[in-house]
Amino acid sequence: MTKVYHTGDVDVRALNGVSLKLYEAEMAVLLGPSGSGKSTLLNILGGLDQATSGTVHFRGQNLTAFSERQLTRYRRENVGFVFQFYNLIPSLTAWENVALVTEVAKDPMPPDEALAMVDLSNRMTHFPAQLSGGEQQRVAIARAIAKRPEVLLCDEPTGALDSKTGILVLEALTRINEELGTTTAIITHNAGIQAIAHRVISFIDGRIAATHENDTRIAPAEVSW
Ligand SMILES: Nc1ncnc2c1ncn2[C@@H]1O[C@H](COP(=O)(O)OP(=O)(O)OP(=O)(O)O)[C@@H](O)[C@H]1O
Repeated sequence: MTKVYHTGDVDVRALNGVSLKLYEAEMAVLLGPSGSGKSTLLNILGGLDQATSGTVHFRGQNLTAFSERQLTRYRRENVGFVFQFYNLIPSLTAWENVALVTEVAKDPMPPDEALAMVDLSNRMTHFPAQLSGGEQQRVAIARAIAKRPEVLLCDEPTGALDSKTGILVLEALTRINEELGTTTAIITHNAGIQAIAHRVISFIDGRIAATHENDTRIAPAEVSW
């Protein structure tokens, strides 16, 4: 796959011949310097952006041939997104932020269950301003998984967090991956996080420079920040 952004007279080749398979129920960490194309790839995998050339398949379906309507359905039913900033609605409680999504999903988990998975059963009636950064991110994760997506795409989910709260977020992601079998891709700048993954995919200049399978993984609590 390639992705070229045209801005003014300048062409930026954000992805330059990337070929990658993500396997069902795997946890993959995408590492690489700033500007190496990680977010671009994640956005294309999630149906938020389109490749310039090449194809993307999800369980045998060619996403690249999808109409806008089919893409919207794919995003809504199959993909959960988690970003560096939590994008919660400030006037809604944690429970309500999750419920907003479960109202439009086909077979959602009850918001209570999604919040319990991220260990926030005791914060359901709090508003975002009454939650720490790590807690807000866990609400965002509960919101992303409440529709039971097959794929969870996380772009710098711990980027704005200190090590202690970041570890709680990684614990939530690991638990979801193990208990729900959700295929999970995590972009990070923090090389320490790669040891929690099944597989590490390293990017340089819009290309995959290396992939590495971890024979042994460490628990999030052991990640050195
Ligand atoms: N919408 C856009 N329009 C123009 N250029 C873009 C756009 N999005 C990304 N780029 C460029 O594409 C390249 C890859 O960006 P991308 O965000 O995918 O990298 P990244 O590895 O995720 O970086 P970071 O870790 O800093 O988020 C960069 O040079 C960036 O400036």
